[in-house]
Amino acid sequence: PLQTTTDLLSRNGKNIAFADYSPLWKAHRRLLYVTLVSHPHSEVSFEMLIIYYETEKLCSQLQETLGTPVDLGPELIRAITNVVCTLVFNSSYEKGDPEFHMVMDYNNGIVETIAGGSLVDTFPWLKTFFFKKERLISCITEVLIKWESQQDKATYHEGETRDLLDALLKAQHPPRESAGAGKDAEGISDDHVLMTVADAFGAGVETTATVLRWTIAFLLHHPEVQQRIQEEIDDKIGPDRHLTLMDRGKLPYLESTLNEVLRIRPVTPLLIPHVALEDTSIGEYFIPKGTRVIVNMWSIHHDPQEWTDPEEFKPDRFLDSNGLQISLPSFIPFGAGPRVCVGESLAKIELFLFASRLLQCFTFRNPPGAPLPDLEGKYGLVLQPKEYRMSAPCWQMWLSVV
Ligand code: HEM
Repeated sequence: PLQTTTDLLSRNGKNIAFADYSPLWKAHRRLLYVTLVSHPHSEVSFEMLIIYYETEKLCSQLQETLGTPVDLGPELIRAITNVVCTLVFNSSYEKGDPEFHMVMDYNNGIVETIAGGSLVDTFPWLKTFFFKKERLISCITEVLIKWESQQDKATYHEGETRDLLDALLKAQHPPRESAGAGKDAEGISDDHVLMTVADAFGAGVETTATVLRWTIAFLLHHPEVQQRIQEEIDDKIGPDRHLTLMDRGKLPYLESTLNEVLRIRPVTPLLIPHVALEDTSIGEYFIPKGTRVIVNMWSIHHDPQEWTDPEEFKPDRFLDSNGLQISLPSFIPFGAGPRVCVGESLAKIELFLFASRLLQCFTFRNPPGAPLPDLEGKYGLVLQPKEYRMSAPCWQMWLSVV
């Protein structure tokens, strides 16, 4: 029988990687990594300031609803888009900004293109159905992103790195004296720059916002979990102080709840299709070079041999008897091996700071008489919850105004 997939990925990770979309993939991945994970462990990093700012804006908007039922989805998407936009383009958008709708349109285009491509990768016979739409969307996407890229190129100053796009442009044209620096970068075309930017949007917005939407949906179903998180925050942080990343270790129940959400509703239940780059094996099975390998993360996260009551929402499974967090080998929400999610650190920072601040200020309630959110979800490339409304009375008298 097959070993757990975690096991096989860690043993065979060297041989099973994504299909290599570009020969410059390594340089491309490293640049993304350097920009996204620049200071993951320091107390106040650039990412943290952006996230603080967006969290405060979101809290102010929620406070303005005065507890009337709302669908928080669009505002969450805008907040997370702004985080990625600031990291990538050094720009962000206020509510109602017409340019934001354009950014959303091309973000949706990217997500749909990736989703279409992913289904074709998984089931090649679907190509006939997806081909035209896929091409159309990717053309629109490229044109729009090119426009954004040109804007940035026009304002780019050598030596200054404001965002991911600057880092990419710098890598495209390294100064002559930095010997060796240009080796990976040689031949980084405009298309590589565009696709790297598209990756950050396609992979970084929908995923994180979706996890936050699932989190609120599960908390509406489990008010006792929400109450325990709030008691933990009250006890360890208090009602006013801003949380920093140093507080993560102090809130193990919140962290376990986020983990349980990532387990029970994995954002990409089939990861992204991989390809065996050379002959290899999985357990007793021979895998010839070129075979598509689909990792069924849903099955790993719901395997009754690995998890007690896998269909039940139990954050405690991630805590030991002393209430400390434990890591479980069959928990792989960000994938594993050489092509593990490159935005994992950023995503974890976002999830922690958004969730903790929202729960420090608000209590999420199901609107009286309304059905609880559907927990089945709808599957594209990303498994999303269906739209739902909730009310959020603010239990903090004062919120900082931004
Ligand atoms: C909670 C949020 C997120 C989850 C659950 C998530 C999950 C994943 C998963 C499962 C994969 C595929 C790994 C595999 O097939 O082995 C992936 C890949 C990827 N993710 Fe994420 N991700 C999240 C957020 C982000 C963010 C914020 C970014 C960047 C802004 C990002 C960038 C990427 C990229 C670029 C890849 C492709 C990596 C490669 O091809 O080497 N992700 N992610």
